[in-house]
Order: sequence, then C-alpha cells, then structure tokens
Amino acid sequence: MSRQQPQPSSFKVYVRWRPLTPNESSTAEMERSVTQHNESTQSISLSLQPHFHRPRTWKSGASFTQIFETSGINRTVFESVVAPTLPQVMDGATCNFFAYGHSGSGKTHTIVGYNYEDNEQLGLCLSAARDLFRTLDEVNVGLTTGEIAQGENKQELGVAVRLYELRGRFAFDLFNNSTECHVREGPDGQTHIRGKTEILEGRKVRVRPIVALPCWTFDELRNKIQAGLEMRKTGSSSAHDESSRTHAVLELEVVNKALIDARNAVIDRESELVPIGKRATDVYLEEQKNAYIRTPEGRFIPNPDCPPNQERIDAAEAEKREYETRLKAAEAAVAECFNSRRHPCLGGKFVFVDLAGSEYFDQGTDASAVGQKQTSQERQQGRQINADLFSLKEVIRARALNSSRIPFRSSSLTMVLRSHFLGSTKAQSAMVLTVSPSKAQFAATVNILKYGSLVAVAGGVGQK
Ligand SMILES: Nc1ncnc2c1ncn2[C@@H]1O[C@H](COP(=O)(O)OP(=O)(O)OP(=O)(O)O)[C@@H](O)[C@H]1O
Repeated sequence: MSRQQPQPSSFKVYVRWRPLTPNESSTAEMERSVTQHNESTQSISLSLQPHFHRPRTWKSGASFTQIFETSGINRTVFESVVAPTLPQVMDGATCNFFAYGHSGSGKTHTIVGYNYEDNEQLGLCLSAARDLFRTLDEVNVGLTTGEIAQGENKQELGVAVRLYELRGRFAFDLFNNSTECHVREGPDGQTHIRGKTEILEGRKVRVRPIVALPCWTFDELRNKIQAGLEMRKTGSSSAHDESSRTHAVLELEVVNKALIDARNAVIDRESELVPIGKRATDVYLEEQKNAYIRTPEGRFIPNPDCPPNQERIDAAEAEKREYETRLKAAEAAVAECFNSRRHPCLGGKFVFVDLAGSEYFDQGTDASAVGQKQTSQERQQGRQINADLFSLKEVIRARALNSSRIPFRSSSLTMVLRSHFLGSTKAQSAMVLTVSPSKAQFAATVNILKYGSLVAVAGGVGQK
C-alpha cells in the first residue's frame, strides 16, 4: 500500500458584512438570513426586491465557518479567525489569512485596519503581532536569563516583517522604496523574489531579496508597517477611484538576532559571488573567442597563434568555486540556526494577504459606470487580478485533495504562497470574504460569496 502523505488541514472561509458607507446611505440593505447547519458550518440566503423587477434570491451551500454581522468589530473577527492559530505559529508553523471582496468592501479595514491606536480596531495583522510579542516576551524571559543584556542576546526572539505588493509577474517591496522585484522559480524549485541589481561601493553587486525588518517591540513594528503602507499604490477600479490594484502581502516571522545575522551573511556572500561568477564566464568566453578562427567556408578551427589560456580559465574558475563554498557555508549557518533553536517558534509565520479588489460589472450599478472610465491598462490589470484569484482557488483545491501536482506556477501570487502553503500542513489557513450589505451591490456580493463557497468546497469544508 502506498504511504499516505500528511493531509493538510481544511481551509476555513468566513464572511464579514460591513456597515453601509456614507456613500451608500441612500440605499437600503438587502435582506439576508443565516442557517446554522452544524457546529462549524453556516449558509447564507439573500433576497432583493427591486422596484419594477422580479425579486432576486440566492442561497449558499453550508460553506461558511462563521458569519460576522455589520456590528462585528475587528477584535471579534481576530478572536475567531486568527487568535486560535497562535499556538501553531509558536510551534514553528505558517498560518495564512486572506481577505477577498469587491473594491471598497472592507479588505484593508479587516487585514490592516485604519485605526492604529485602538486595540479593538486593529486589523488582523496588527492584533496578531501584538499577541505574538506578548507571547514572545514570556519566552524571552526564559531564553535571556543569566545571559548578556537584552538586545545583545543573539537568541532573543523578535518579529521580522516583510511588506510587498504583487502585480502581474512582479513584486514591489514597500520596505525598499517600492523596488520592482522579479518573482522566479530557482533551480532548487523554490520561489525567489529578487530586486534590481544594485551596484555598491567598491564595485560590489547586491541583489536583495524582499527586505525583512527586524522589530523587537510591538510599537516599533506598528510604526514600520504604517510607514510601509503609505507607499501602497492606488488607481481607479470598478467600484471607486482609490482602490488598491495589487495584492498586498504582509508576513510576520519569528526571528532572533543569530538568524538575522546569518541571513544577512548569505546576502553578502551572494553579492560577492555575482561579480566573481561573471568574471569567470567572461574569462572563459574571451579565451574561447580568441582561440578559434573562421575559415572562408564558415567553419571554426583552432587558432594556432592563440591557444586558449587554460591556466587563466582555471584560476577564474577556482576563485568562483572558493566564493561558492563561502556561500554554502553561510547557507549552512542559517540551517544551523534552526537546528540549534532553543524554542520551536523560530521561523513560525503569520502571512496576511489583502487581495486586490475583484472586478465585477453589473448592468445598472455605479460600478459599471466607473468601469467604463477605466483605461485599457486598468482593464488589463482587472483581468490579471481575476486570473490570480482563480489560480488561488485551484491551488487550495489541489492542496485539499492532496494532489501530487499543485498548480503553484500559474500566477505570481500562488508562486509566492508556495512555501507558505507547503510549510504549513499542520497549520490553519483561512479566507475572510468582505461584503457590502447595500442593495446596489447585490450582484457583486453574490459573486464574492459564490467564489468563497467554491474555495470552501475546494478547501474541504463546504458543501455545494
Ligand atoms: N467592518 C467595517 N466597519 C466599519 N467600516 C468599514 C468596515 N469595512 C470597511 N469599512 C470602511 O469602508 C471603506 C472601504 O473599506 P476598505 O478600504 O477596507 O475596502 P477594500 O476592500 O480594501 O477596498 P479596495 O480593494 O478598493 O482597496 C473604508 O472607509 C473603511 O473604513
């Protein structure tokens, strides 16, 4: 009998209704009701009674783990969706959380929040960071007792934060001036996000991965996230003119000073290796170029006056090997940080994804009017966003089925999520569907809930 792979845990889907915004105050709320199917699944029924039209109704399957009404505040959502996963992150796992909804439905409000001071209103990622720091403070007491002063201790645990946007095939690092980075699969099968090549002093070359800012207190982390988010790009979308047009990814990883130093050393060794490797290639090409001549018939034959200088080629290759060995040693030092960790939480991660607003044009709604104002580039972006969301659903499905081939390569979003999903078979991932109760948004809301139902079914929770 074939050996069974560990089954990933199911992917939960939540629904969050937001209150009507001032712009929607002239419209009424659609009628809705919730049916509880068992302890952990609920379904939604919606109905709309438009003037002079047939009533429209829609009913979901038993797909949703919990439905938060308009009165639900960020703290309530955090306690149900994210807080229960803290022990898994403290055990070194990665837990992923997505917010999905049409533009203006409350994704950013849910993931990041607009009030950074009120603990009840902090978005999911800041609440998670706050609870993570509280837990790490307790662990640090044990780790730092009898050792060097806090801050100097290489084992002291903190949180490294990464913040970047994904658009098309590129990532934009919000902690590095929105630098455009390439999302690529390396020869090791892992996804690498690399920034532009920087030329440093002394003709050193550096290609930085997404910047991870280490933070040692919650206040420090909150200030850094706030500053990074100000870089976030906005454009016009189908629902309003200030919509996010990218997926924003926010990662919180448990780190210590030793791990940060070891990772920085890897970046330094890679930077040293780039020009040395290029030089070895250049030397080889130069020698080969001079070593052959072309006959009048177009054939290449060895040049008797200039044989290749093998000694020069070997010296350049030997230098390259030496720098490769240094890089391997630096990578081994990173692995050693994990092997010798004093607490399993090192490397544990919360990943939050504020997905770009999906596009939905419905005849007769405000959305279609704004949609017509979009440029062709913005329409192209809209199609790309919808394609990304489709590939995300397919990855969740393949993962829940324990499929041998998970289509991570189909978008940069899923390529980036690859290591987070694969590293988290024991951890919980969840999606919060953010929806407007406005009657004018009925079709868009149904569209979002349908997608969420498909994700729930794909993720092994819901029934159609
Ligand atoms: N649950 C909520 N309670 C109170 N206000 C909310 C809630 N959800 C959203 N809002 C408000 O609605 C507006 C739009 O929300 P938000 O910016 O989060 O939408 P979004 O889905 O991120 O939009 P986009 O995809 O276009 O960026 C904001 O002013 C926000 O404060």
